[in-house]
Amino acid sequence: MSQRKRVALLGASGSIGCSTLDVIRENPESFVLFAVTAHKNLQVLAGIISEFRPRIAVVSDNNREAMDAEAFEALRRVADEAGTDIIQGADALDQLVSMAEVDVVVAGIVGAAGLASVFAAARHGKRILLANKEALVMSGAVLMDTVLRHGATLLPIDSEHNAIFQCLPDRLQQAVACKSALQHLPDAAAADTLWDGISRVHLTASGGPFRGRSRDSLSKVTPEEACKHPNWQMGQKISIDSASLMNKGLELIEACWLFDLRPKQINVVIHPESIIHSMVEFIDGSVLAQLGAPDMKTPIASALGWPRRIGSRSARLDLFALNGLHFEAPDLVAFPCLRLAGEAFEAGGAAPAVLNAANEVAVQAFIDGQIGFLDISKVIQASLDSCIIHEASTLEAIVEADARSRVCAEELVRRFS
Ligand SMILES: NC(=O)C1=CN([C@@H]2O[C@H](COP(=O)(O)OP(=O)(O)OC[C@H]3O[C@@H](n4cnc5c(N)ncnc54)[C@H](OP(=O)(O)O)[C@@H]3O)[C@@H](O)[C@H]2O)C=CC1
Ligand SMILES: CC(=O)[C@@H](O)[C@H](O)COP(=O)(O)O
Ligand SMILES: [Mn+2]
Repeated sequence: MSQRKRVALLGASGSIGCSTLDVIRENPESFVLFAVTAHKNLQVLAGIISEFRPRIAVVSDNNREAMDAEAFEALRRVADEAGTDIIQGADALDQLVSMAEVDVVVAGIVGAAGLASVFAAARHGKRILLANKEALVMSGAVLMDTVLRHGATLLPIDSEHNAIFQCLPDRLQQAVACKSALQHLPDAAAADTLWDGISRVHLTASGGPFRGRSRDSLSKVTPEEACKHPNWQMGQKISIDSASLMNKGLELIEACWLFDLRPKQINVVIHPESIIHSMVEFIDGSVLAQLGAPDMKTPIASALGWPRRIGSRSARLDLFALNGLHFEAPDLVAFPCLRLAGEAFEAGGAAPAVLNAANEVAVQAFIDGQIGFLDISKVIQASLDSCIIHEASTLEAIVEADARSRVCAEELVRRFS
């Protein structure tokens, strides 16, 4: 019988999807692509089906009227030929990750749309490779509890969090990935000192395409300019989040939940080269860092193989070609989103879900030309101020807070536009 791990790749048509496919392509003896999902991009999905012949493909968008009928027919033909079952609708995502045949779930859907499937995977005790940071930001405590109760394994593939994870001693890696092992460690956050002699974490940020610019100079920047990330090729939403530093804000919250930290234990440092992907500092003054060329195939391969190492065709680091490594403090006046995220985490309850939903609405409105770049943080701030922040101790409460925040943020967008 095959010992290959069967992978369900959520968001296969996106940037994380593309990097994951390449790692699987390089390791056919260890992994088989069991299932893939896409939302609107049927052409890319057809190409993936034709190459990998997965057992199942989900098209999560079920708005038949808006769908390109010809592209759907072409997809069906390719799927028939490959022996792939096509299932349509968002509910199919949850069914898919719950299947007994699935060993590994790569959560590469963007935004809150990925929340339910991450939970379904956790409830079924799967090994989850988490790229979808929004799911964790929205639901931190509830998701961590679900992972713990159902014996799931949660491995970060966001490059910074994967770097921090790689810098941890083996025993802590086990505790972070399999939350059940955490119970045997002291409550580090409460004790104000971190596990195993760790004193703090340095979370690196590129600074995005607008690093060094004043707030006033950003009033007229376009979505195209905001998407020109200096180092990474990524989807549109995360690229704009990087430009506003909201990506780092989301990552601050992500790190707090993954590694059981408080924001004050995390030093956000701008590192424009994106070569050091984050660092862990110990009480004896040692600082361990994970370095690599900015290429998501590296963290994805590291998590797919964990605790082993597997190969990938990621770009290699040429130390002699580097023009120095630089570090500076973030400018929280020009980029208030990072501050807003830290405050939302400290406020607790549904505040991070409100922050995330408002950001998603504001970023989409910026892409659609309804509001300016500087309005993104204004919509988020006003949403946090005007939304009543409830407790969020269940998935249902989080989903409700997300929905309310969207209504509130959409109203604010109308006022700003
Ligand atoms: N790209 C990167 O290097 C990194 C990304 N991440 C995180 O990974 C996630 C994915 O990012 P990225 O790959 O860049 O994004 P992309 O925009 O490139 O891809 C997003 C994927 O999600 C699918 N999708 C979009 N909307 C929905 C929906 N409503 N329901 C179901 N599926 C949907 C898309 O389908 P379709 O295209 O078919 O419409 C696509 O497959 C984000 O949370 C991001 O923050 C984290 C670290 C690095
Ligand atoms: C590749 C990755 O993990 C992204 O989150 C990336 O780090 C974004 O870069 P910024 O540091 O500019 O937000
Ligand atoms: Mn990242």
